Amino acid sequence: MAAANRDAFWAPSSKVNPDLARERESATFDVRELTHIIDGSPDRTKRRKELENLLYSEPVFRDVGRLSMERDEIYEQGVLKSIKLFEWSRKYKWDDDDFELASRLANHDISMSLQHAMFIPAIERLASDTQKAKWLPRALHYEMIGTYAQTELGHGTNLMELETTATFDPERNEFIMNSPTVTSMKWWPGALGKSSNTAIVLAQLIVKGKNHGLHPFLVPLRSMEDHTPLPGISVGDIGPKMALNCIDNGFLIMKNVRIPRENMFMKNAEVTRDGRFISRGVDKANYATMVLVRVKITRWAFESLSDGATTAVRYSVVRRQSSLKPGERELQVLDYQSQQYKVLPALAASYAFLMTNRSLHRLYDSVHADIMAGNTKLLAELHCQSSALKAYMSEVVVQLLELCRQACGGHGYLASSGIGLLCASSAPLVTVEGENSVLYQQAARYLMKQVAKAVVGDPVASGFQYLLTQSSSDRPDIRIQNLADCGNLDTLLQVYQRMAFSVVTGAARKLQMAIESGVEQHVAWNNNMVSLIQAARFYALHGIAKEAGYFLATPTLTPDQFELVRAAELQAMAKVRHDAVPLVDAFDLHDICLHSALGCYDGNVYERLYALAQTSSLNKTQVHPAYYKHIRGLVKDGQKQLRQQSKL
Ligand SMILES: CCCCCCCCCCCCCC(=O)SCCNC(=O)CCNC(=O)[C@H](O)C(C)(C)COP(=O)(O)OP(=O)(O)OC[C@H]1O[C@@H](n2cnc3c(N)ncnc32)[C@H](O)[C@@H]1OP(=O)(O)O
Ligand SMILES: Cc1cc2nc3c(=O)[nH]c(=O)nc-3n(C[C@H](O)[C@H](O)[C@H](O)COP(=O)(O)OP(=O)(O)OC[C@H]3O[C@@H](n4cnc5c(N)ncnc54)[C@H](O)[C@@H]3O)c2cc1C
Repeated sequence: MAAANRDAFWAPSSKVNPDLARERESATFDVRELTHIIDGSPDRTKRRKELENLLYSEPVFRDVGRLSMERDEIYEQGVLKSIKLFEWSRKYKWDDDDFELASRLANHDISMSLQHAMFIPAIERLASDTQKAKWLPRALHYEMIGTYAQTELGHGTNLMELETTATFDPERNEFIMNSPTVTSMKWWPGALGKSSNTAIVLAQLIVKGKNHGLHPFLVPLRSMEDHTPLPGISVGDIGPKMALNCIDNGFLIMKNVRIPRENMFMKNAEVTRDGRFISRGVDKANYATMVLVRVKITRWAFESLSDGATTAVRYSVVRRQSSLKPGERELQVLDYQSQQYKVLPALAASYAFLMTNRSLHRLYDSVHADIMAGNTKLLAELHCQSSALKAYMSEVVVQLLELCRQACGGHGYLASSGIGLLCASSAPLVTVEGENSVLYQQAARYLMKQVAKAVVGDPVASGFQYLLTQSSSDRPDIRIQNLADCGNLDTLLQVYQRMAFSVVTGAARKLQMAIESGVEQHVAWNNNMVSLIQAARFYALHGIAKEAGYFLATPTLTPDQFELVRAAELQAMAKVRHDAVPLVDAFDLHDICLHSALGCYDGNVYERLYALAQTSSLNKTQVHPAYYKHIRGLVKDGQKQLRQQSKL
């Protein structure tokens, strides 16, 4: 789309859809005040606006063309956006919050997103002080452009079976990096294919023939002069994906690549000059970067879901379709209860996920500070919480975004709705940084340990006190006798704790019985995996309604109480429906960030759909070249055959 049209496209229109305007006039709260809470404070709102002005004054961030771009163009645009952010970050000395916020405003359409998402954090967490002094300036000044290369073609989940090797050569005081098999090539790391010149490579450390397990190594990939791959390095892009195609996820094969001994990350372990292996701190400390990204993913879950909810809610009040009574005006589709049931859970979950991410981030910050000071006592609890919440929130986001897309009817299937791309971009969150089934089991493993402690009356971790309170014989009955009780958060918390207690201890009992019957531990675990994963999953009324089975099959709710919860859920939806537009307006998403013809602030959906249709590459010419090449011949033949038939 030409620059002028593009600017016109994004300019907020003074003409606001009347239905949307009316919804805003009837807000029952101060939207701006809620925006400050969502941003974290009025200052953070102000900061966000400053960054919006900075980014959206740059043509590359305003582009509407991305809907019909070739992959190379998408990648190059993503590189350009990365470099803009890097230059501003260096020039204005952004902190991590500013960089994360700017990436979000750019829709994470950043080819080299791993630089700040993993490469720099890994150096900060896994390098010795000497190595940090050497490598951090080179990473922060973007001489080193990096990735985090752990996953291989043959293994992503099971880190113990990763095959890349780093063999110590005492003669030359070096490590020799190798990809010994086709399945050992690194596969998937972001920005590995074409952008990065350096990688953090996770490899099995071999010293004097002994394997000392998985350790991180800094491996130069490409010349700092002309970006050509260094000797022994074969690297490239793994091909187009469902979305996130600005990122050059790549492959890496190493054949006898030599790196200095000092290139092994040495905060948690080292190999001395004379070939002695020394381990320091907990061996899982090298997994620290993955925990950080799992926490980030809970933030991305909120961002994606609030985008989807904003588009679906605004479109659902603009779209009028069918009438309840013949002859009456067509209804705003959000007035259909079924539409509320599709769209409002995404709105509710957005707010719940925002608060959950904040709480998890506080836990992360405090435990990370402890770990940096050598105290790893809470690492296991952080691992459990980050694993369970990353898995649960990414799973729910994928489900609810698809419902938001469905709620937008045919137009939700257009790229210009933005919501299809949102579904496709969020889809990998259930896989990256630990596939969900695997992470749920990590949480379940920790839960089973807490149950074992609770059973013998030992103290349990802070988040699991319900295992003690709910097990006591004098625990109070669940007080749900009317609709008002269903709005009492303490009561709902008690319902969840009661159900969780039953499901978690039930899973533990099944596991224990299997083991006592003589089944081996790992077989028993696999045979009870679904129960264990369920034990690791669970939000308020909608969560109860959606998971009815677990609340009714355990001594938690009676059928009458469950019916009250269902009625309260529908009543709550009708209430939320009244404020649905102000609640999504409070996310205060700039139209460029939302990138959706259906979700734009002014609600002029039809004009924008039509304007974006003009950008379709098929509309470059009135008659497409395919007519002259193929269709014309078909029509002429048809005419000829009809003439011949008419003579018969
Ligand atoms: C829409 C917005 C889009 C935004 C952009 C999108 C970009 C997308 C890209 C984003 C970038 C994507 C980038 C990427 O994708 S990077 C690649 C991510 N890969 C993974 O996450 C691999 C997943 N696998 C594992 O983590 C391990 O293999 C597991 C955990 C499965 C097993 O582990 P392991 O094989 O060792 O065996 P074990 O289970 O006996 O565990 C042994 C003990 O260790 C403890 N333990 C385990 N792990 C941790 C831990 N982390 N911190 C602390 N402790 C931990 C554990 O509790 C146990 O403790 P205990 O019970 O013995 O006491
Ligand atoms: C968009 C994207 C970006 C990525 N970026 C990076 C990156 O920057 N760096 C990097 O190192 N990696 C990256 N990855 C790789 C990602 O971390 C892996 O895909 C992920 O860890 C899962 O591993 P896998 O794909 O090998 O699946 P596998 O581990 O082979 O699992 C396949 C399926 O088997 C089942 N399964 C496997 N193990 C178990 C189990 N123990 N219990 C029950 N079920 C199980 C699950 O259903 C799982 O989905 C990225 C992936 C994607 C999609």
